Parts: sequence; structure tokens; C-alpha cells
Amino acid sequence: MTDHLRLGVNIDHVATIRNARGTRYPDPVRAALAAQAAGADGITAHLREDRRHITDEDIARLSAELDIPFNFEMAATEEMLAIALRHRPHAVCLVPERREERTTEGGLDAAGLHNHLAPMIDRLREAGCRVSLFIEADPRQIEAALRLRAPVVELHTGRYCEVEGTERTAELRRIADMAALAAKNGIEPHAGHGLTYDNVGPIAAIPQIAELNIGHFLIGEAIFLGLHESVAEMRRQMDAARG
Ligand SMILES: CC(=O)[C@@H](O)[C@H](O)COP(=O)(O)O
Ligand SMILES: NCC(=O)COP(=O)(O)O
Repeated sequence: MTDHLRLGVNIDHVATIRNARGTRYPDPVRAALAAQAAGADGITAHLREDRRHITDEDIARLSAELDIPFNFEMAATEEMLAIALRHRPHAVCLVPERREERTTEGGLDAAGLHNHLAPMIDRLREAGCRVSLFIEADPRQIEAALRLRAPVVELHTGRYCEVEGTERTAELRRIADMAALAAKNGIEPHAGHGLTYDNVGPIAAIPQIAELNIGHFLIGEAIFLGLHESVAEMRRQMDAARG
């Protein structure tokens, strides 16, 4: 069991609001600093190929101005690799990306993309970035992460969040089993996507999971609670679930 379950706050959708009008506010870096003050252990941002929310300038500023670890989410492309090598963030999480998707719809096929990913992961590792693979809770993907020598996997909790009843119980079991398999093989398991106050508890209670990355829900709640309280409440929910 990990002592402290870390909270990574994803600030993508602060940039969504900003980009809706093309202004310089709300500032994602200001949001990151506010989340840090509220108890976030790290900040996550996803520079998408279409720059629909986070921009290259946001990545540069986050890399330069944060006091807590910055987790740069990116597709496994040469363009994004060059940006990561330029800024050398604490962590890089490789995620699948399709332009037409509304949000990340599935996990990275690390097994099928081994030959494409291997040299990219090696270069990120040599640059000192902690590499994470955003994957489905699937033993084939855990085995692929092991072959790729990725130190971290982030288990996609999207389907767990979407289903209910016995389907959710089955998804939770799948995630718990893969977290245990990853940890048994020396890979640090994280989890994220779609987590809210209502569904985070069982995921936070999985003892091997070391970090949760949560964003969309927290930015939405910030409209009603303010960002500090939105993040602080998630921190409380996670701590209560971990016991
Ligand atoms: C990988 C993941 O689940 C999210 O961190 C990702 O950023 C989702 O993309 P959007 O933020 O564009 O929804
Ligand atoms: N990798 C998951 C993440 O960073 C945040 O996902 P979400 O909470 O915005 O769905």
C-alpha cells in the first residue's frame, strides 16, 4: 500500500473556457498554482494535436513556473516528443489521441505499438522524464509496459465511471487486479479519467494505486465551490477512502 495517494489536477478545461473567447483569462497557470495551494501533489495538462484547450505556451509556462511535479500528457508523435524534450517535464504520460474524439476514448495500445513506442520512451527516459502509459486495465498492456520498461502505468477509469451496478463492480475488479499486477512487476500504478466525488472512493481505496489524475469534474465543481474548495474536497474524499 502506498502511504500517500497523490492527487494530480488536470487543468485542461480551464483552457477550454479561456479558448472559448480567445482571451488570456482564465489562466491555466494561475489555476495550477491555486490547485497546488489547495493540496494538489502535481499538475497534469494534455497538449492535444489540435490545441483545442492547452497550448504550447501553456506547456512552456507550466514547465517553468510550477513548484510541484508537472505531468505532460501527449500523443506518441515526433512533434510532441520534440516539445517534451525541449521542456523536460517531471513526467510524460503517453495517451492515445484521435482528432474527432470529444475526450480520450480508450487506452494506449502499448502492446500493438511496441516498436513505435520503444525508442520514444528511451529518449524520454534519457531526458529524465518519468514515463507513464495511459492504458486499459488489461494484462496484455501491463506486460507491454513491462517490456517497454515504463516505470508507471495510468489505468483508464473511463468505463468504470460510465457503467453502473454489476458492470461497475466488474470494472473496479479489473482495475484493482491490474493495479496489483503492475505493482507486483515493479510498475507504479496510477488511475484517471472521469473521476468525481461520487465514484472516486473505490478507486482511491485500491492500495497499490499511487496517484489519481482528475480534471474535468474538478473544473466544473470550481464554478460552484471555487477551485480551492473543489480540489480540497477531492483531497478529503481520497483521504477518507484510503483510511
Ligand atoms: C488521458 C485523459 O484521460 C485525460 O487526461 C485527457 O486529457 C482527456 O482529454 P481531454 O482533457 O481533452 O478531455
Ligand atoms: N489522465 C486523466 C486526467 O488527467 C484527467 O481526466 P479527467 O478527470 O479530466 O477525465
